[in-house]
Amino acid sequence: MTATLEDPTVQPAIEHAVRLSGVHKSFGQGQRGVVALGGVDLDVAPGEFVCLLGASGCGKTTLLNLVAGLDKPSSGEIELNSSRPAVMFQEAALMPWLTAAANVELPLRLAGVPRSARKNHIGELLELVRLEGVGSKRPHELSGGMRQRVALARALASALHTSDDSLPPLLLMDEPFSALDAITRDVLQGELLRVWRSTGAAVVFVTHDVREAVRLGQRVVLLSSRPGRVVQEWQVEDLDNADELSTIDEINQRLREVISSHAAA
Ligand SMILES: Nc1ncnc2c1ncn2[C@@H]1O[C@H](COP(=O)(O)OP(=O)(O)OP(=O)(O)O)[C@@H](O)[C@H]1O
Repeated sequence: MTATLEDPTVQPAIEHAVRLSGVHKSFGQGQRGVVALGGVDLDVAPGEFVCLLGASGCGKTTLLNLVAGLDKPSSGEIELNSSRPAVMFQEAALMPWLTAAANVELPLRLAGVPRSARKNHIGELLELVRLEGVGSKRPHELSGGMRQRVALARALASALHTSDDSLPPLLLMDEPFSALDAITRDVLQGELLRVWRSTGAAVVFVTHDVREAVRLGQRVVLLSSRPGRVVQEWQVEDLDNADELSTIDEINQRLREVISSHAAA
């Protein structure tokens, strides 16, 4: 029998992991109020890697917080078709009294995942971020790069193993490598791409760094200066070297224009 659109057992394909439509966000009111986001429209497909670029203060973190459900938009819609979004920040924000393994385990515990499944997931995740053998160490015994690997494993635990498996995982990353030295950052960017390919998670990655955005993303989205809204997008997957360099130049130029238009306003 051929399934038809009317057949209630046929699940429609999920077109977006997250969709923002006309999202505004203001903080406070009157003269001292701040309009952080001024009507953001953005779709992220399941498994897509999107980098968000914009001037300092244009509302990138605000946007991630709204998608994460940590705050509510003043108006507009945010539609999620994903597992509960997992967030990774600039600082690893690990619990200092817990071992690396226990930090990764935390979201699983909170979600009520049974002990035996937790053990399996922790082993797999520590291996995925290449931290086998350091599960028993506490954060202060680890380097900055290792701490961010633990934070990545913890975010993956949350994205992959704490909710309905049929929904696509979504990872929100707020400048996760910006506090690291250049060599560690370069290694972790490569690791993140490997992890992204092997997990199929959709990623929204905030950065100030155009090179990082073009290296990591399939799509780069530029926000205007405050109030933030999408001004331009670039498909940046599979560029050859020459195209990658010219795209980086073009985005840098556009970013400078966005910043100077704000300064002149
Ligand atoms: N809780 C809050 N209360 C009041 N104002 C806020 C709050 N959160 C953010 N803002 C303001 O909203 C604007 C956007 O802030 P946000 O942190 O989202 O920008 P950003 O693009 O992430 O900046 P950066 O790149 O410097 O991290 C800023 O002017 C900020 O001061």
